[in-house]
Amino acid sequence: MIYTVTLNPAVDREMTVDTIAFDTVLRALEWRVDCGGKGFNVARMLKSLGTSSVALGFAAGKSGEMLNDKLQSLGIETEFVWVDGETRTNVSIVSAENGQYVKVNEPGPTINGADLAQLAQKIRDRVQAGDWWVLAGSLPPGVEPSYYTELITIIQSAGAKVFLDTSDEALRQNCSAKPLLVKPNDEEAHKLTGLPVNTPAEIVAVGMAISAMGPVSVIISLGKVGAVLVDKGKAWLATSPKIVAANPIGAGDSMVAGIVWGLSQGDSMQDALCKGIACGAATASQKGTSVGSREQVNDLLSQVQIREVK
Ligand SMILES: Nc1ncnc2c1ncn2[C@@H]1O[C@H](COP(=O)(O)OP(=O)(O)O)[C@@H](O)[C@H]1O
Ligand SMILES: O=P(O)(O)OC[C@H]1O[C@](O)(COP(=O)(O)O)[C@@H](O)[C@@H]1O
Repeated sequence: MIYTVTLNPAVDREMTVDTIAFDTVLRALEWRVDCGGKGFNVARMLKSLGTSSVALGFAAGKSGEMLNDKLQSLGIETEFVWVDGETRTNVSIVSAENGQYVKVNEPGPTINGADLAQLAQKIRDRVQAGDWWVLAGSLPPGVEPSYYTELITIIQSAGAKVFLDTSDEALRQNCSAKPLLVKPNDEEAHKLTGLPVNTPAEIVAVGMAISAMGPVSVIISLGKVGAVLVDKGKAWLATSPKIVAANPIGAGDSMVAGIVWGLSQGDSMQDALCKGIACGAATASQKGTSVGSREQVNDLLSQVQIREVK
């Protein structure tokens, strides 16, 4: 079974304006509200691929209920710890003129010690050898980076595999817990290592540096360019198919879904990465944080290319 853990889910509200400008009132031409949060996006992409998963995490208030209803209406099993306050809303303002955007993520509700213990127990109750666990997203107030370490230890000690898709301090402190995979984008990888990320050779060097911090495999996603994989001291560059881009938000989460989908079917990391690229590209061609369809993914997969970088 595949599980996703989202400590800080989000409602994603997107407004499209003509042009982004400051010190003036912008009028939305279009607006939409999506079920977001990194792990929940992974669960939605997996569903679109025809694969079941269980979504765990913290949820709060009316927004939390809305996310729960949405996931369940898609046929995704949920198991949340309900906390005080309100699940956050993240706002994106997108320019119709050139696709540039401004995105503001709220911090989310404060989680207390009892909530943390409850979620850890739910994970202990479910985890079994051979399962795949995606731990994804930022930490809400009250949650220290070491909480991810605790969860990774629970899951790995039971013989299950962990994908960690997070950023900043939570990523820095948990590489040493040796998750099977981390997937920063180029900006996150730069923040983590302080190294430049301007050329494929630089990205490979950054991947090697992150690999030395502990994860078994490292994938650095590069938006429309594709991604670099570093695995056991070797590196591969996978190029993304050309699409008409609509909204890149959630592409990384779809990529993670495609990778876990491939690996859970017995793919090599290279083949799984190609599936991840196709899923990321499919989602980037959708408006808002809608995910790509399986048909689209199959079509794009035939255009993904991967080669070893020596
Ligand atoms: N405009 C695009 N064209 C083609 N593929 C894309 C595009 N944007 C994203 N992707 C695909 O989705 C993957 C993840 O996107 P990226 O923006 O790097 O992740 P994140 O959302 O985590 O920042 C990329 O590696 C790429 O394969
Ligand atoms: O947990 P974080 O890092 O604040 O990110 C949450 C946001 O990331 C998203 O999951 C999109 O992530 P990606 O663009 O990295 O795939 C949004 O749905 C959500 O608003």
